[in-house]
Amino acid sequence: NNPKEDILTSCKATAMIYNDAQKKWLHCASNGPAKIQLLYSSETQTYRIVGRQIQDHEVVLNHSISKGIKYNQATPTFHQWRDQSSVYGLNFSSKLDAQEFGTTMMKILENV
Ligand SMILES: CC(=O)N[C@@H](Cc1ccccc1Cl)C(=O)N1CCC[C@]12C=C[C@@H]1CC[C@@H](C(=O)N[C@@H]3C(=O)N4[C@@H](C=C[C@H]3C)CC[C@H]4C(=O)O)N1C2=O
Repeated sequence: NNPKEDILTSCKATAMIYNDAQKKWLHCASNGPAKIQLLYSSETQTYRIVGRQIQDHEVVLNHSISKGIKYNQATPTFHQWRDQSSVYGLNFSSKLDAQEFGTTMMKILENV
């Protein structure tokens, strides 16, 4: 963990990635939910999303949040976004987590 990164929000969700060829969602990892964090680096003035499996700390999501990201709050507990190459989804454990995450993500997308 880069010490200069601020944790903007942290929640529990299952990270998913859409397989366009098979037209289906795949879990980024096999075992359960991950801790998903939105981080801000004051050093580089960039934001990123990081997801680590709660069970074994495996990193399942780790990418910068750039201007081009399109974010969609598809349901009260499932949000998805696409960048140039992939489509990701988060199945949140609670509507509150989803709301908090979505609000933070929308604020970030106004600033990148
Ligand atoms: C213009 C654009 O990019 N549109 C994208 C969406 C988008 C819009 C705007 C900005 C960014 C993005 Cl990303 C699009 O439509 N996409 C992105 C890839 C997939 C999809 C295309 C088709 C399928 C049809 C069904 C639907 C879907 O996946 N719904 C979910 C669902 O079936 N599941 C997930 C949960 C709940 C549901 C909500 C959990 C697991 C599975 C399940 O419930 O078992 N789809 C999509 O969302």
